Amino acid sequence: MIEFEGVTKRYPDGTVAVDDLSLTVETGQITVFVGPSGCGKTTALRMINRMIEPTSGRILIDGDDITTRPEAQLRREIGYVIQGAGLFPHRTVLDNVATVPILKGVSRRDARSSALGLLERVGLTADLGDRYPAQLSGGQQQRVGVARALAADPPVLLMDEPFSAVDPVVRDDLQQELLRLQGELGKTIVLVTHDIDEAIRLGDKVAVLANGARPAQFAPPADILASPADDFVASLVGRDRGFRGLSFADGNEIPLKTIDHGVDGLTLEVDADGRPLGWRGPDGLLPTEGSFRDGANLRTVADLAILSPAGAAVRVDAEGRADGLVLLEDLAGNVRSQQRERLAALATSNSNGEAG
Ligand SMILES: Nc1ncnc2c1ncn2[C@@H]1O[C@H](COP(=O)(O)OP(=O)(O)OP(=O)(O)O)[C@@H](O)[C@H]1O
Repeated sequence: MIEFEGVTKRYPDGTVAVDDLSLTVETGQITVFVGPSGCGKTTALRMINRMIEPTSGRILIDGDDITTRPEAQLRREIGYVIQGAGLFPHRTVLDNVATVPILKGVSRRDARSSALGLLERVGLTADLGDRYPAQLSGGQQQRVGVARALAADPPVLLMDEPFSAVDPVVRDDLQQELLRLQGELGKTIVLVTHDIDEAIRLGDKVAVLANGARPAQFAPPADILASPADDFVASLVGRDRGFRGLSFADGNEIPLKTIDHGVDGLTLEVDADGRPLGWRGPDGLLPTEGSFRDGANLRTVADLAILSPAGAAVRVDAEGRADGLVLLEDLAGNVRSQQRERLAALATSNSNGEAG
């Protein structure tokens, strides 16, 4: 757990970058600081590993004031990933990743062999280990940056705009990879971004920060989408928040129709193994436009139902056999009741004074 207690940072020129910030980052979760340029995100982040010292207030990690720990020890316990990866240009990829373990006393041989394992973990092939950073793509460099931060196996990982220097496709890939890794590792991650979509996708909790790193809202992304705390948050979240919020709703709660349920003169045709082939009707065979599996979110299911010529999303089992249909008209009632439950829960926690 990382606690900011009334933390203020005033730079020598008088700029108050962080103004009396109090906030708790939970262990084993991804907490995202998001907000407009200059609102104080990076300053708040860098105070956690003492790259920047607060003017007043304190930061505690697992109950200990960080100023009581030697800076060098603190930095070893806290991984740090920055935009553009910040790799050592004159060291090979493998040596970049192995550097901190070697500094910590691990033998060169062992450090390099675990570095190889880490490269694989972040989705890179071992043959890239002998290259220099300039010989990699931006996305690959970023992956090396993550591998390097993980090499010391720190319980805490700070990530400052880690994916903003890469194109949207690579960015999507890296975000997915981070979520996968986090599923295995369960680190305490604080990630800074100015991109609300990235915040919503990655954060277990998102702190929407206004100038002076003042938290306008600090809540799980689904709550921010369902009920922005004020106009500032609403404008940052932007349009389509209802639709985007469906990503956090369970797609398995909707009643399934059996696959022989005809819709508007269309029936689902399957092959000998039961895999969907398309919708058979007067115009021949029309495409199903994909299918979903157990665990899909409501956004995926709704998207499939909208795209389907029958207005029905096809569910398949682990072997790809069609085992049910979700009709567009059945979605509406489910969306309505999930939203009502969410808002009622938020209203209750607000009236208990728990919401931030
Ligand atoms: N060394 C410094 N001296 C004076 N002012 C600074 C210094 N570093 C940052 N600032 C100011 O503090 C405020 C917060 O900066 P910070 O870098 O923390 O914001 P940010 O939210 O991370 O911004 P961005 O998204 O643009 O990186 C800004 O007004 C910035 O100009």
